[in-house]
This record gives sequence, structure tokens and C-alpha cells, in this order.
Amino acid sequence: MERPSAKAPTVEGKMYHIMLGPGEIPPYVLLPGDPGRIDDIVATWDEWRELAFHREYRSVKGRYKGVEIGAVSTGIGGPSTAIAVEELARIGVHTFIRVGTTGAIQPDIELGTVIIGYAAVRYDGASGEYAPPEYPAAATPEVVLALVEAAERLGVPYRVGVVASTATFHLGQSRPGFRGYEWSRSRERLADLQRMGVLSFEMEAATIFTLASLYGLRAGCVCAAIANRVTDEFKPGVGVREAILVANEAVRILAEADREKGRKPASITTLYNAVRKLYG
Ligand SMILES: O=P(O)(O)O[C@H]1O[C@H](CO)[C@@H](O)[C@H]1O
Ligand SMILES: O=c1cc[nH]c(=O)[nH]1
Repeated sequence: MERPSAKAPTVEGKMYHIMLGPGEIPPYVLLPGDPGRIDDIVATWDEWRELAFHREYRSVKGRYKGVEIGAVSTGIGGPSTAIAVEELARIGVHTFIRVGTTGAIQPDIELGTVIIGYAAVRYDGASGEYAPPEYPAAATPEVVLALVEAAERLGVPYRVGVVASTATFHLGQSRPGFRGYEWSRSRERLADLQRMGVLSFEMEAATIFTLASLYGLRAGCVCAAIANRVTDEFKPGVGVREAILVANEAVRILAEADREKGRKPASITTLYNAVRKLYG
């Protein structure tokens, strides 16, 4: 019986927050922020079962087209997401794909488009405790390409680019606070990031990319644009099912490539398309 340790808290061999132990979840895991999205995810799998639900961490595992896959909700924001990645990494997860919603900040992004992030601006409020601001929050190339290949195969409209992860939903994303409160930095951030070509706001990608990169694990994200801050449109849920299907398919592509060792997960055409999209 292991001695309970404050330095690495576990409870009966399970990670203290997600309450899962080694080998209890497959190494390919989808990370929605919202625990409620787990229902939408398992609805697309061939079979599934509930694993645990503690705090904001609802976990399931199942099979999608023959591939073993897991999903764990992270809750909103970097801090709770960092806990999820830390504890999942310790029980054997090596591939993390965030499946979320996002607010587009470029005028030409239609609602329902899925945003595939290849890097994230680190306003997440958690990665700064892991690495200096100069360290990049970069997704893993083969995960990005697998997501692109999946979106192409499924005919889901997508964009590939940089996303910005913020620590707050309101001021952090240039929304006025209660009674219209704002300050210089909150007011300018959206316009600044727009000018830099950032595609959208969300709140977890930078944390996931930074930690996976530091730990030599793989990460990517695919988020449904449910809002556009330029046109001021908002349609909760639009594109979420498509984002989930793209993530499932990307896991299948990666798992097959992993099994066959070294096979590129993306065809040359898709590689070309992805690069062309990245650079306009
Ligand atoms: O829909 P999820 O995955 O939660 O993602 C987005 O939604 C929340 C804000 O509404 C934040 O978590 C943001 O990242
Ligand atoms: O505008 C949005 C929409 C979803 N998630 C965010 O963080 N911002």
C-alpha cells in the first residue's frame, strides 16, 4: 500500500483530481472544457463507458472505428486544465486533442467553422508557472496535420492558425466587465491580436500545448467558432459536432500511423493544403 504523499497526491493509486489510475484510460484523449460535452462526444463513438466524475473532470473511454479513445473534461481555463494534463500524463496519456468552442476575431470566419490551432498566445494564466513567456505554446505538427487531414476527409470547413488562450472570458477577451468596467489593456487586446492575424479566443489551448511540449507528449486543438467578435454573431453549439468528428478521425489517423510506425498521417496534398492555408 503506497504511503500517501503530499508531493504527488494519489488516493488508492488514483490521481487525486481526475480519480483515474495507470492504464485506466487509453493514451489518446480528447479534452473538452465543458463536462456536458462528454455526452456529445460519446454519442459519436461505437461504444463507451463512464470512468469517473470528480469536480470538473468527467472521464469516459470507448472505441471509435476500432480505435480505443478517451475523453476527459478540463473545466474552464488554464489552471484546471494543467491539473488534467499533469495527471493524465502520469497515467500514460501521450496524445491530447482539445475539442472546444472558440470566439473568432477575424471578420471572414463563418460561425460553425472549426479552428485548428498550430500555436497559442499564452494569456492562459497557467503556462507562465511552467516556462518563461518566450517559450512557445506550439501544437505537435503531426497532430495538426492529422486534424487537417480529418477535416478534409469529412468536408468540414476549417481554418488553421494561431489562437489566443486567455485566463478570463470577459476582460481577457476585450469584453466589458460588470457595469461596463474596462481598462487600457482589456480594451486593446482584441484589436492587437486581430492585427497579428490571431484567429480566435479560447481558454485552454496554450496550457495544453505548453505542457505537452515540455513533456515530449503530443497535442492539438480543434474548436468550433460559436461566436464572431467582429460581426458580433453568437450561436452556441454550432459546429461542435463537426469539431468532435474531426477530433475522432484525427485520433484514428494518428493511431493507425503509430501502429504502422513512421507512416505520415497526412497525404502530400493535404500537407500542401495545410501549408497553403497557413500562409494564405
Ligand atoms: O467550450 P469549451 O471547451 O469550454 O471552451 C471555451 O468555452 C469556455 C468559455 O465559454 C472556455 O472553456 C473556452 O475555452
Ligand atoms: O468567445 C468565446 C467563445 C467561446 N470561448 C471563448 O473563450 N470565447
